[in-house]
Amino acid sequence: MSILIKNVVMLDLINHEAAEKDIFIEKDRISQIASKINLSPLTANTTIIDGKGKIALPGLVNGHTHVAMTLFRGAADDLPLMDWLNNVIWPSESRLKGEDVYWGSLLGIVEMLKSGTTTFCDMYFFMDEVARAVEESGIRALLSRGMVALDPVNGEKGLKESGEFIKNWQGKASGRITTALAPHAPYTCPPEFLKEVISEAKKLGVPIHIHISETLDEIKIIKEKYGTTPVRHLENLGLFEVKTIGAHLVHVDDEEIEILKRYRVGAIHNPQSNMKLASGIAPVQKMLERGVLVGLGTDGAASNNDLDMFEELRTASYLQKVSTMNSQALNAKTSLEIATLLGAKALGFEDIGAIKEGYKADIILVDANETYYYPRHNVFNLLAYSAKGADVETVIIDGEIVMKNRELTRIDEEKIKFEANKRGIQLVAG
Ligand SMILES: CSC[C@H]1O[C@@H](n2cnc3c(O)ncnc32)[C@H](O)[C@@H]1O
Ligand SMILES: [Zn+2]
Repeated sequence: MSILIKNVVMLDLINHEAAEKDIFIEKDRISQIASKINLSPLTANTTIIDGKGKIALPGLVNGHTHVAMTLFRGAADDLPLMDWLNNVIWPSESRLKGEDVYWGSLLGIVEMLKSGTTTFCDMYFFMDEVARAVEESGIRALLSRGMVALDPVNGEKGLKESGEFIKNWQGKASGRITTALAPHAPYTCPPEFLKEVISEAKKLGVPIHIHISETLDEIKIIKEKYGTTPVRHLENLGLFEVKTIGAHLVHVDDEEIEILKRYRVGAIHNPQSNMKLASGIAPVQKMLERGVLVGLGTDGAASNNDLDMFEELRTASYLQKVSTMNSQALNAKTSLEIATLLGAKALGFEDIGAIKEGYKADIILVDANETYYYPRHNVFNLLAYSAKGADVETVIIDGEIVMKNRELTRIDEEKIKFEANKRGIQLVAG
């Protein structure tokens, strides 16, 4: 199958240019980008998309979420993290069944596709169900079974299920699914357990996805238990010898930033969740200046409360500006980069996150006809500071059109909303 997108304004985040282009996609990859592409008779069987008036950009990369938590959206608001987890979320999650996670995941995937996310990185329970939702919907995902090891039996169960999940799903859905090991956090996973995870990750050749240094409560707990900070604690255990995707990293000092850079840890910033749970403000501008691989995520929809990466990247930018009192902090191009190319690198992907020949064909087309796209002074600024997820009109993933004119081609949005609503309400009611 091939697709030709004609006369589209293409955002080039590598050369920092926006110009009108034709983009040719063959199978799952971008094969040619040029001012004009004329099809030969051999490529005549091609879907042509008229890109006039639209902007093409790489699909957005949601670097940290718990997609099925859409089921708990709006059910536990205005609480700090530990209270939120211990008193509302974990009791509700204990009632989860596989089918709930399947429908909750589909609900989140619909929301992500419709707002331009083409890849997400997830940590949750019943991951076979999340993987099934990914396979059916056409999205790309890096999936991991979250492990809480507060009691050793739970830890071992998590590790066993994670191994099975990785064996069953790594590379599935034509390569759209990749996998990781996910110890939940240093405060829920003791050192002996983390050492087992590190050795398993090395054996299986998968990355580690973990929450790190999210709140001051966490810093206090880890300091009291291990006499140091979470980042140093994990470094001492050898965790960063494995490719690590660290969510949050809100409370980190200069030396810890250096450690993150040295080990090429993917530091996933989740500004809306950090603001809503009153966790703090991550020093993202400083991390970027020091060369840390920064990505962007929404976290789950119960702490955000949506999965719209356009909103997230704007929040990230404004939050850095106001917290550093520097209007140039996390500028338009950089905030788009952490949501695309840099975010992809933070997760360990080398061929997604940019519209570039040879890269995977994960492309979104934004209909730029609303008032807030005029005048066209600067397309980067318009996309970072004015665009809305709802303006995404077409989504292509792995060379396949999965949304056209805002209609999803593979999955039934109305049925998903109905099922997820029913299950979410039952779960929270108890
Ligand atoms: C073990 S699966 C993932 C686990 O994480 C919980 N969770 C959701 N958001 C956060 C967050 O911001 N910090 C820590 N833990 C979080 C989720 O409810 C699952 O239990
Ligand atoms: Zn999280």
